[in-house]
Amino acid sequence: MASPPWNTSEITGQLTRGIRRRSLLAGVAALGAAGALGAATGCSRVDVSGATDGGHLLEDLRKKGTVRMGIASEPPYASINSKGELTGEAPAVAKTIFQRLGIKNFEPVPVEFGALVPGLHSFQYDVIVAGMFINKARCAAVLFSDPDYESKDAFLVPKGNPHKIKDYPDIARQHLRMGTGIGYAEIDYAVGNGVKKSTIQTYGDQIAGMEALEAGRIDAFAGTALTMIEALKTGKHPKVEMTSPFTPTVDGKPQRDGGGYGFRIGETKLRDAFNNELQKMKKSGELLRIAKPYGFTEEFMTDLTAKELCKK
Ligand SMILES: CC1=N[C@H](C(=O)O)[C@@H](O)CN1
Repeated sequence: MASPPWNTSEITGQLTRGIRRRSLLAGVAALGAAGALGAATGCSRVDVSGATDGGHLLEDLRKKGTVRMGIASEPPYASINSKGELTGEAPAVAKTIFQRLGIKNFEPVPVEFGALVPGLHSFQYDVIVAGMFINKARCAAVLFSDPDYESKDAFLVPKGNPHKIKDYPDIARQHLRMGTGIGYAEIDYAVGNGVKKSTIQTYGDQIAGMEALEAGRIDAFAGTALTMIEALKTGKHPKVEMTSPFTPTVDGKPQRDGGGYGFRIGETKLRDAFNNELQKMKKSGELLRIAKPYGFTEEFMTDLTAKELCKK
């Protein structure tokens, strides 16, 4: 169960550790945007002003020695494994970078995907580490690193794919019942292709989605292709299969999706330092080496930037 998105004592703690009032106000202002994003990804642009001096979080984290990572339960991006340990591609990359920035300890804070942005702005953690797609609506509330991967979408469907679903228009045309995760970008893709929002059912994660499919409550569950591959690996849902990965199209425009790491608006010093290390890892091939054990092959590596994704 996700904890509530704000925590007064944590905010007070941040203040005494030197986070400036302006940053806090920016965080509180951003809650409106973040709340809207938590409920649905399709909010219109919101004005969120952050610290104008680049922020102090990098210094604070170095002093503290620990960075708190907001994660959602979504292998292979980030999750807590059966031993209770933080695992996944995003924490593996983020840990490497934070170590290079002088921060050696990591504390996961698991929440539902839809609670990631509100949790960031209410100081539950310092950074979103969940492979979150970068898009215009989210960039109004979150300061993103460049993406470290790109991915197509796919559906989980009942074995044999009885409705022959390949893309979102197939769902809309046949008036099918789609499921996806709370706050997922896939909600907008479905709605953008004519699926009625009121027919989309949201679940905490892919496992819950597969249960719903097997129980006949939905006809398809949408998410990233990597998520689906990983969900099926559990082998516990023999009546479910995955469709071929595809690039969603909205208003005739193909949606190339890249996911990255999210910081509070105004924390540009930390984001820039993080980005700098990420770029070096991309160039040297280290990023692919770190991501590969989690199923990220060469085709998931990306030349997209946060700047261009924030416009889409
Ligand atoms: C890694 C990920 N990306 C999509 C998103 O950012 O909305 C959703 O599919 C949820 N998970």
